[in-house]
Amino acid sequence: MTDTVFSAMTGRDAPASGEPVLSVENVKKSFTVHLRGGITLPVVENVSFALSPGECAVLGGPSGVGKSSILRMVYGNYAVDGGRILVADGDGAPADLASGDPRLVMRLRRESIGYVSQFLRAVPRVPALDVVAEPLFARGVDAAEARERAGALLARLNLPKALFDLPPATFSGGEKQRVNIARGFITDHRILLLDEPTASLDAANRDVVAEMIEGKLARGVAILGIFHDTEVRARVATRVIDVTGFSARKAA
Ligand SMILES: Nc1ncnc2c1ncn2[C@@H]1O[C@H](COP(=O)(O)OP(=O)(O)OP(=O)(O)O)[C@@H](O)[C@H]1O
Repeated sequence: MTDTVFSAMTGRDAPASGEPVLSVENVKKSFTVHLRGGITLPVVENVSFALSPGECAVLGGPSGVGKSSILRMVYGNYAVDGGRILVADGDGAPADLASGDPRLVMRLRRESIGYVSQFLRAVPRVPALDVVAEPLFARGVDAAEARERAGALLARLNLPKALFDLPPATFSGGEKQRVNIARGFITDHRILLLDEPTASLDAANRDVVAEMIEGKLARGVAILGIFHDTEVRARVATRVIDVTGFSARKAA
C-alpha cells in the first residue's frame, strides 16, 4: 500500500513535539537461512526515521516487507547488520541499542522501551496477575502495589477476575492478548512498540485498547506500531512509515 493511501487512514493530527526519543539511522538487516545452505536473504536497508514524544508512527507496507523485523530490531530481539538505533536514556546521551550489548538492551527494556508482541509467551505456572505486574517488580515497585495496578489494568481490559490467579497458558487467544497488552502498558516507558495489539480482540476490547493508546499519547509516550486493524490505525496513527522504501529486495 502506498504512503498516500496510508496517510488518508491516519486520523490524528500530529501532536509530536520535542527531541526525538528514538532515532533509527541507516539500519540494515538480512537473514541467513541455515536450512537452505546458509543463503542470505536481504530484508531491509537504509532504515531511517525518528520518533518524538506523543507521536504514533505506524509501519506500513505489504506482507513480508519487514515491518515486524524492524520492530524486533528496535526492541533488540533481532541483531542489526549495520546502522544505529538511538534511544533516549535519562538525561544523558542517547544509547545505541544496535551496539548489541545485552546488558544495555535489558536496561533499556526495563527503563525505556515497552513492547507488546503479537503473542504472549506465557511462563508456566506464573499467574496472569504476576505476568502483568512483572515489569513493575523489575523496577522495584512494591509487590502489593504492582499487583493492584496489574489487576486494575486487567479489569479495564475486561478479563474475568476468576482468571487473575491462573497461568495464561490455557487462556483463549483474546484473553492471552489482553494479558500481553496489560503487561506492555503497565509501565510509564517513554517508547512503546506495538505489534498488531488488537488482532485477536473483539470490538469492545479493541475500543478499550484504542483508548489506552490515546491515553499514552496524551502523556507524551512515543509509539511505533503495526496495525492491520484499519479502524484502530485510523484512530491512533499520526504518521505512516512506508517500509517499502527500505526494502532490500528490489523488484525484478
Ligand atoms: N527469523 C527469521 N529468519 C529468516 N527469515 C525471517 C525471519 N524473520 C523474518 N524473516 C523474513 O523476513 C521477511 C520480513 O518478515 P517480517 O515478519 O518482518 O515482515 P512483515 O512486513 O512484518 O510481514 P507481515 O505483515 O506478513 O507480518 C520475510 O520474508 C520473512 O520470511
